[in-house]
Amino acid sequence: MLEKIVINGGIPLKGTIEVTGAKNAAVAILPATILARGICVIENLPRIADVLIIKRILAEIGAEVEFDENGTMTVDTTNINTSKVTMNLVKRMRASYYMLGALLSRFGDAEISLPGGCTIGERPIDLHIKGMEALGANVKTEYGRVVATAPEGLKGCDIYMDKVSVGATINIMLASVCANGQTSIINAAKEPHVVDVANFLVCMGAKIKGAGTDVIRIIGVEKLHGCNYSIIPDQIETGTFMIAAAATRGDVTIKNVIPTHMEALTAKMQEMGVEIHEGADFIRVTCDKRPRSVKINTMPYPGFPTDLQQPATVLLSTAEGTSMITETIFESRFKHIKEIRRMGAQITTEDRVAVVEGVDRLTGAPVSATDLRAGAALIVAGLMADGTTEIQNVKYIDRGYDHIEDKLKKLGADIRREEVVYTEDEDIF
Ligand SMILES: CC(=O)N[C@H]1[C@@H](OP(=O)(O)OP(=O)(O)OC[C@H]2O[C@@H](n3ccc(=O)[nH]c3=O)[C@H](O)[C@@H]2O)O[C@H](CO)[C@@H](O)[C@@H]1O
Ligand SMILES: C=C(OP(=O)(O)O)C(=O)O
Repeated sequence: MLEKIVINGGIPLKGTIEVTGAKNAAVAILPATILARGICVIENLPRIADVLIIKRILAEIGAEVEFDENGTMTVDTTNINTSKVTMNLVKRMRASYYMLGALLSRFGDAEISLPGGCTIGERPIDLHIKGMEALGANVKTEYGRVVATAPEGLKGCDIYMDKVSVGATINIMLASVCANGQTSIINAAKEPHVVDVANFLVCMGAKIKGAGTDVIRIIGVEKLHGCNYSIIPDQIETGTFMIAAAATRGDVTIKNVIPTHMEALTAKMQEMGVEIHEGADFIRVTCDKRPRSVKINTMPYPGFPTDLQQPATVLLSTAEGTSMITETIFESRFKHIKEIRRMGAQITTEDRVAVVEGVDRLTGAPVSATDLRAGAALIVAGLMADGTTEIQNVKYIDRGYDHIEDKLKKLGADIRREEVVYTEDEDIF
């Protein structure tokens, strides 16, 4: 069923909500359970499409999986009986690339379809492949599949990453935890989800030091075992709610968060004049006036996250003055701008730079999500705009946000989901 989100905007968000577990940690930790050859109990998982897809992939290759209403998944990977993951599901998400590292590590070979995910740039996986090759695997890409074999087993080595890559850092960790000897990942990604995956692997018996710094050292162990683990809160969901609170000139307390993960956004929002109050596990955001314009450059952690650039553009669309946003990570991550221009935003783009001339207000319009965070940005735009906004392509938003309408309704938003029904003149096929 095709769905749209309908928002009657202009209501300041007020109240308290909780964020769920991090998508980008969950989608790596679930494939990592393959290495346990036993039972893992993973808590605080978000109920989002990407998690449900990985659950199905795990079940298709022989794992026994149960996902309960409280966000706890029990995964028994004892009887996984194939190292091939080539079903169509794989192409529906980016993180299916983690199956490569996990299956190669467990079976000494792996075959996966090339991953999908948000179309925000080229997104090659050359660094993942180079990493597997450095560990001793032969890797071929043909017919839309990556085929890796390591008949002699994987051997630890030093791997220097040309670019900081979240996916390649985690995939190399997965491949090397049971390799023979020591692996060092130099110029590693430092995102909170990289650290969370390392902590999970350590819980399963891996020897990993330095996750969260530029150099991660891994000493291969013979085998890992099952464990119980709780996923960290979602940094990007937290950031989206922080931005929505300020964009609607509201007062929102976001609970179950790790405030240190939010420092880049918190600092930028304070520079905009937004009030932010932090406790041990909550952040309160208050804003009663137009924010000030700022400059944002997206950067790997601890820099400003590219995943929050799109919602932040919307917040700045009604700031006082001219803001400049430079997207340094993904070359096509400005697709949301065409849509928010329909709502009255004054933004020009050239290559990787967007210049945002703050306007007094946005007005509701029919718009369409082109990717996950573009969808989140349009929800923020709809919440702050006068009048009604209808957002098509909700499937992208469902990839990464758990019960987003329910959480926003709790904060007073007028938001609902409806089936898309085409009128006769729209229904041309
Ligand atoms: C499932 C997941 O965790 N997704 C996140 C992950 O994506 P993902 O793991 O795809 O992002 P990377 O950190 O790998 O990408 C960073 C940059 O490196 C490039 N690159 C990456 C790998 C490679 O082999 N070759 C290469 O050139 C990419 O095109 C991009 O320009 O990190 C991104 C950057 O924080 C986030 O936006 C995504 O939400
Ligand atoms: C780009 C994202 O996701 P993915 O890498 O899974 O496409 C995201 O979470 O913003």
